[in-house]
Amino acid sequence: MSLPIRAFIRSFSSGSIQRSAIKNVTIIGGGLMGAGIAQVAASTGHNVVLVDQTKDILKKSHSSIEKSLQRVVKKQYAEDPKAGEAFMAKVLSQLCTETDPAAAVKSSDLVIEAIVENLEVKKKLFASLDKAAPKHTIFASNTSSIPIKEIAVATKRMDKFGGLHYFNPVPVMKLLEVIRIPETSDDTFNKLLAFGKAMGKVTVNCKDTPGFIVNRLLVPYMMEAVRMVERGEATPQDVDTAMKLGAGYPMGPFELTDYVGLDTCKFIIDGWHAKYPNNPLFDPSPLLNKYVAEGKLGNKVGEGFYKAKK
Ligand SMILES: CCCCCCC[C@H](O)CC(=O)SCCNC(=O)CCNC(=O)[C@H](O)C(C)(C)COP(=O)([O-])OP(=O)([O-])OC[C@H]1O[C@@H](n2cnc3c(N)ncnc32)[C@H](O)[C@@H]1OP(=O)([O-])[O-]
Ligand SMILES: NC(=O)c1ccc[n+]([C@@H]2O[C@H](COP(=O)([O-])OP(=O)(O)OC[C@H]3O[C@@H](n4cnc5c(N)ncnc54)[C@H](O)[C@@H]3O)[C@@H](O)[C@H]2O)c1
Repeated sequence: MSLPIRAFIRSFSSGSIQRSAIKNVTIIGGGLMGAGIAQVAASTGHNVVLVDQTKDILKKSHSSIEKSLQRVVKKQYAEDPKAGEAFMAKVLSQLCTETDPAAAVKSSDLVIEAIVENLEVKKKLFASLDKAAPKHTIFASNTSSIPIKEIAVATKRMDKFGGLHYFNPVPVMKLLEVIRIPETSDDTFNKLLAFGKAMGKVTVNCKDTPGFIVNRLLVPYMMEAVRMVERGEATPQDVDTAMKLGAGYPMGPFELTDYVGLDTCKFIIDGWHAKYPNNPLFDPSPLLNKYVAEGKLGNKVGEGFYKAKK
């Protein structure tokens, strides 16, 4: 059972959160999601190696982790800043970075992949990790929309393969979807569930169906919001206001698209359209394509449907 973040960190500091068999975790991809996953895994006592393509990218990942940790620590240790500093130092000491994926998985119990939403790129990565990682290492993908089995076939360890689908921002969102394919062994699935709980998340069991649970509902909703604007029926601002004040969502669909990344949204919808060309829910959007072509990828680059707040 997950806890509000303050209680959760307190219980971690006092050792009351159950630990899983997984201790050493490698996270591949240090973008929005990988950095968040690395932060929470290290905050919950795991040894974390975070991998990305260049040292410069990893510098940015590290700095975003530090900023996010500062937010957490500022609240949690408001009355004891020294203890906050010690917590932060401990978390950062459990986190290191690496540009060579093969070296990073040498003593890994679990690899979580959070790279670009592209099947061929993910398969290529896992095929090479399969050769480099020890036999016992479990592999998981954080894909938003690609069937886990289509990625897992790149390896010879399908029994040790599953999905761990986190939500953005990882330090705040409590849910973790844990996905099994028919080949996933009970032992692997149980270890993934236990790891998710050890990270303080509420887990739900998912089958390997398109979008699992959340995105099967969220993607059509977000795309219909974009189509509503394309049809000239409302502005992004009015749609966002309507969904926040009328449906109680914390962000409107355009704010959320900016938050997720327009490139990631495009990868998802293009992939589903190619697979299900007759389903109008998955039709690509000229407006989304235009923004992506203009490099307006959302908050991560400072502009998407909106200009990002500084
Ligand atoms: C078209 C296809 C699209 C499909 C997309 C699929 C994508 C994917 O597969 C699935 C997803 O992730 S879907 C996406 C799922 N995600 C959603 O749906 C997100 C929806 N949005 C939200 O839930 C809220 O707007 C936020 C929580 C993001 C910000 O909350 P807010 O009230 O607007 O603003 P606030 O006051 O600033 O922050 C509130 C509290 O959170 C704390 N904090 C925030 N960021 C932090 C960080 N990085 N680190 C640490 N802490 C962080 C902050 O300190 C504060 O704590 P306090 O104790 O209150 O002082
Ligand atoms: N953005 C979201 O809200 C969200 C939520 C849940 C799941 N996801 C999924 O998580 C994954 C990552 O999404 P993101 O938003 O963090 O993307 P991102 O663009 O922020 O980060 C991806 C990172 O992967 C790195 N990368 C790409 N290829 C690599 C390789 N071969 N080896 C090592 N690193 C590589 C890139 O340099 C980049 O830093 C995607 O599969 C996405 O669908 C995204």
